[in-house]
Amino acid sequence: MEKNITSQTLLRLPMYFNYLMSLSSERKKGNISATAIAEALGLNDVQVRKDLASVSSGGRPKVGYAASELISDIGKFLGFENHDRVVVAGMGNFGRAMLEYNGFEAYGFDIVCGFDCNEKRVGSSINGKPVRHIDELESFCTENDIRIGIITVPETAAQEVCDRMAESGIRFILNFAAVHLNAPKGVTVHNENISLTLAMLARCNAN
Ligand SMILES: NC(=O)c1ccc[n+]([C@@H]2O[C@H](COP(=O)([O-])OP(=O)(O)OC[C@H]3O[C@@H](n4cnc5c(N)ncnc54)[C@H](O)[C@@H]3O)[C@@H](O)[C@H]2O)c1
Repeated sequence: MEKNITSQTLLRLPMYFNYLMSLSSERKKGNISATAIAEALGLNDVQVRKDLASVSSGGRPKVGYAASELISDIGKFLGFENHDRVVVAGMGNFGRAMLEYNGFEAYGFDIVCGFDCNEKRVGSSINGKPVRHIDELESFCTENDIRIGIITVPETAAQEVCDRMAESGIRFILNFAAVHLNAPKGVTVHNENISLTLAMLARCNAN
């Protein structure tokens, strides 16, 4: 069923997933048609029907899909059900918000621990998740086989934390500090510079 999937379908699947996840819990218990999804997202319904049929066999004529089953099928296809454990370094305003947010789980990411160097923050817990000293990063990541780290420390500390994450076995880093990071081979860094994104957005020509 999945073998003929095109890259365009692959790009649309997260949109369907996001839309279905945004439905109320009542609607998630019911059925939903490809036409309704197409209308909500402003897409061609033939295309949507084809996309969904390539990842789920649950569609019934005139009934549509059981919404929860469709969420599960798309999530499984996109790998959201293979949970990855994630750590966050920097438990200030931004880092704490990451630990408070429970929405990553639906996408297959569990933030399991925060790290900081400030003794006042170390030993606390946020949303049931512990905050440990940054010196424990390596042992924690090794013991728990952590592959993904998020950097929410000030710019001046970001490179040092990036180095420590790489030494701890982390292979994917999402960096929110507005600074370029040098990572060793085998470690992928994605920079999420919100200010830059806003500046680009504000300078886009609206159409
Ligand atoms: N707050 C936002 O909305 C926002 C938005 C976009 C980007 N950012 C970026 O995210 C980063 C964090 O922002 P913030 O507002 O949470 O800052 P913050 O000052 O509130 O928190 C930073 C935290 O990092 C900790 N820290 C400093 N050096 C460390 C180290 N070597 N190891 C471990 N922890 C260390 C500090 O003790 C502090 O708890 C910054 O680089 C900022 O530019 C923040």
